Amino acid sequence: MLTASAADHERGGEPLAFGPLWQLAGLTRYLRGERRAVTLLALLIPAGVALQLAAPQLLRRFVDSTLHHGSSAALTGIALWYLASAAGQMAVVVGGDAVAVRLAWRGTDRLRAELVDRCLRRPARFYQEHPPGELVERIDGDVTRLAGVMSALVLEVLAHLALVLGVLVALFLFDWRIGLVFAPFALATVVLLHRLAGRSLPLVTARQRSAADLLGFLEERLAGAEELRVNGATAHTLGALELRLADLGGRARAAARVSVRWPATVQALSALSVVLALAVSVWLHSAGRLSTGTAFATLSYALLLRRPLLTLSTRFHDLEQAVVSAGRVAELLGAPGDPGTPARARSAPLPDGPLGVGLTAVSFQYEPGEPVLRGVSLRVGPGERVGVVGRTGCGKSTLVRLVFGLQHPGRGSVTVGGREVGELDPADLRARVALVTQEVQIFHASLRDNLAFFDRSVPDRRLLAALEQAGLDDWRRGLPDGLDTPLGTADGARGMSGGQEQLLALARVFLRDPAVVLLDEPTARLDPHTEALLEPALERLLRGRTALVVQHRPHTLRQVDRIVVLDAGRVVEDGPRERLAADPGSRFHALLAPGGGTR
Ligand SMILES: Nc1ncnc2c1ncn2[C@@H]1O[C@H](COP(=O)(O)OP(=O)(O)OP(=O)(O)O)[C@@H](O)[C@H]1O
Repeated sequence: MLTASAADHERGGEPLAFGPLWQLAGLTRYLRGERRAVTLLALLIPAGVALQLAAPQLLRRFVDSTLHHGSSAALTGIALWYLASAAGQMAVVVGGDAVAVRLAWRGTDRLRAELVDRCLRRPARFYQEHPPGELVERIDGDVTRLAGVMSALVLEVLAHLALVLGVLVALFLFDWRIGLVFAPFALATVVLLHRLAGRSLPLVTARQRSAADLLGFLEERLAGAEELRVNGATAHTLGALELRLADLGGRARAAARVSVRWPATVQALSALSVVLALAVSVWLHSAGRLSTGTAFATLSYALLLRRPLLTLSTRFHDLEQAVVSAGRVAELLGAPGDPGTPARARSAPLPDGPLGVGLTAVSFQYEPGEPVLRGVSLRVGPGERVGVVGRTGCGKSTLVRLVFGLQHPGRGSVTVGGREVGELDPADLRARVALVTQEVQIFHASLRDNLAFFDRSVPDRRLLAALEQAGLDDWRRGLPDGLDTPLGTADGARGMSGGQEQLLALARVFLRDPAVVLLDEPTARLDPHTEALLEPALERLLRGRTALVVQHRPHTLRQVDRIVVLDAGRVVEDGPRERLAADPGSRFHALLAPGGGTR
């Protein structure tokens, strides 16, 4: 399992432990189920390494046979073996690449699916902290970078490690002194490159964070383009964009300054290895301890040692980005899940029929922040309709979110049908409790899918009945393809007015036929005329159901029997709507006065 390690990446200057590389290696768990391809790779990698190691041995025998006047048949035989080993290497490289790329894409597709699945289970707070643009960059950008190196990881890194070990063994077998010179050299190389990676990774992390921040910013501002333009905030947006671009540019330059040292270091190290091989071979050869063929082979192995280093240096930029991406992906996988699915034991399912709602001494605060609800107690009987009013920021929406299980109380208990909300199966809760807010998400999909949330088993009869109950029957009859008409904002899709969108949200609730309805200012963005059009549908929706209705404009709360007034997170008034409205001394009466709801 990957673990979050962004903090590791942020550690400035000091060389990194192998943590990020392990995270990258941890991604191989997404290759489960690819046994045949993995086995094929497991055979191809050692085969390729063996063929590479064989070539200098053949060279050695060829040179020594030539110098010792070997038969031309023997020389031809060695030459043919050499050609065969070269052809074999080519076949292994091409075949191995094809298998590794396929594996990498299959693995990263699984990773993408898991990331999307995890994101869909996150609480609302997660989406406030991570705008869609940033999530898209992580789910697509980071994972694509990982796919780019996963093949390198599987094929190149493993093959190169085996090659380096094989070369060291072969050199030791030639002469222990050659082996003794190269072993510390190989070790020093690994340590040096590791230190270099340790310096550059925090800088690359910072650059990628800045890039994701820029994407998030662009996504938010482009989504709100209309509002920015109408309210004259375009210039400010451009200014903020300039600051972000400057930040990204600075971080990219800092990362590039360190990254550029890598290829230079590798070139210097590989040149040094060739010089070392030459020096040791000449010395041993002149002392009569090494045949000319073995000296050639030693040089050949030294040149072979350059290959992993040079490949790593050309792939370093990708590898560097991939290590950082692996950290960011791990962060996303490790983010806390939906608090609606705690590990506590689940209670029995909700009983059939009408359900009551209860809050007992509930206190709640967002992190970080002041307490929003302070010791709120409230009983809503089955079938009772309660309006929740109070000034801006007094905690009305928070109360409703607690009943819907989107937040969990710091203290006290919230129950639906007598069961603790936090202990209910979220699917059970969602089936019996519906929340309608002013935000209605219309998907680029058919009316049918928008209504039933892609559940194709719902019969048309029920869909049509829900549309009729919501008052959308006439609108639906006017659609060119009825329930199959595409909705949304894309080309060819049917656009909807704000009022129609809200009615569609109500139709979704009619379809589910819940016992409890939570309305959080569903009409707040509508003009009074459109709001009036919605009223009959709202009235039908609340009939016979338990309801909590949050309303900023208390005079529109005609459907409720009882009013609860909140002030600074406390219940300060609770009574029948008619009585409170008629009582000039009541808080509700004061809120009904012109401007009272917004003071
Ligand atoms: N996700 C959040 N993170 C931190 N603080 C929050 C969050 N949501 C709301 N708050 C704060 O909690 C307090 C209560 O917010 P809430 O939305 O419940 O009030 P409200 O009575 O519904 O307000 P309004 O009538 O304006 O919709 C406010 O001070 C708000 O700033």
